[in-house]
Order: sequence, then structure tokens, then C-alpha cells
Amino acid sequence: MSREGARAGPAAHSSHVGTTLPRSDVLEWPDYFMAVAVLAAKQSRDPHTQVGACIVSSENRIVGIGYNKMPNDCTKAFPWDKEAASRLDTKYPYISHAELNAFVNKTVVDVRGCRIYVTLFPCNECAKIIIQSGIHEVIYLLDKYPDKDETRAAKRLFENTGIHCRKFKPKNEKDPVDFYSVFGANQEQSN
Ligand SMILES: Nc1nc(=O)n([C@H]2C[C@H](O)[C@@H](COP(=O)(O)O)O2)cc1CO
Ligand SMILES: [Zn+2]
Repeated sequence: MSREGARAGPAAHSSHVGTTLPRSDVLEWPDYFMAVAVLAAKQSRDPHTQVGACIVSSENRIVGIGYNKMPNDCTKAFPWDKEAASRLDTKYPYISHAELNAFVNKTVVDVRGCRIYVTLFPCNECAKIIIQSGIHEVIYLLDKYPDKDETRAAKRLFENTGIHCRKFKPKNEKDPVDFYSVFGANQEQSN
């Protein structure tokens, strides 16, 4: 149909076909995608920090979802501790980050031009995956560890490669999703 035709059609007016109105209080796309990332985070078995990631195509299709987890079959065989005499006895060398898992779980061959919604600012290792895969934008909920070298290195990598990083701001005025629930009640929202 031509643009003229589309303007003349019923969709161009506020009146609706039929008598039942469609719901209007649905989530806007960004809120929907971050809500998916938050929901994914809730699947994490990490007792301290649960992270979710959602890769979205330029056509607003979800093409990958992940959360931080131990590699398959490793959940019980590896430590969940944050601290130990040796780093080898902490969770850090073993855990697979949300962003990596979202990439591993992708349903398309190519994620170039996609964006990624993440509940935590990515680390340097995930930044490399994001850059190499052609994801061009990072939308994060919280920058919880801005002073960690991993975060600072990630920011350098993103700045150098022109990858746009922005803090998520909910679009919906009424907040139907408790985005920060994944960080617990006392988490600072300003980061
Ligand atoms: N962007 C991220 N994606 C992630 O999946 N993680 C994971 C790794 C750990 O399982 C957890 C951080 O643990 P903690 O240091 O807050 O107890 O979050 C961490 C970050 C932050 O760089
Ligand atoms: Zn990471």
C-alpha cells in the first residue's frame, strides 16, 4: 500500500475497528529488553551477584539471553566463594559471565549491528566479545564496580572502538518491572 493509501486507511485515525480496544499500557521496547535481562539474572546461582544479558537485533528481535553461571556440570564442583587464600579457590576463574552466555546462546549466526542490554557494566573479557562480535551498543542497568581494573579496561576498549555505552533509564512512567530487584533493596541506583 502506498503512503497515501496508508494515511487514508482506518489505522490513520484514532478510531478502531471493532468495539474492543487494544491494551495500551504495554512496556516500551527498552524496558521490555532490560526486563528480560533482569529476569535472566534471576536464574543465576551466584549467591552474591546475579547478572543478566539480552542481545537484541536492529529489528528489535531478541537473539540471545544469558546469565552468569558455572560452566555446564560445574555448579557443584567449583567454589562460589568471593575470597580464599588462593584465587583458584574462588568463583572468579570459573564463572561464565552473562554476556558470554548470551553470545553462546545466540539464535543467529551474526550479531553485527545488535545491541546488548546488561544488568551490570561489562568486564574487559566480555567487552572483547562484544567488540569482536560487532555488537555496537551497550545499555547497562548498574555500574557497580567502576573502580575495578576489569571495568576500567572495558571502558577503554569501548571508547577506543566507538561502542556506545549508556545507562538504562526506564521509559515507562509507571514502573511495572522492579528493575533493581536483582540487586537487592539497598542498591544505589545512581551508578
Ligand atoms: N558484567 C558482568 N557480568 C557478569 O556475569 N558478572 C558476574 C561474575 C560473577 O558471577 C558476578 C560478580 O560477582 P561479585 O564480585 O559481585 O561477587 O557477576 C560480572 C560482571 C561485572 O563485570
Ligand atoms: Zn564479563
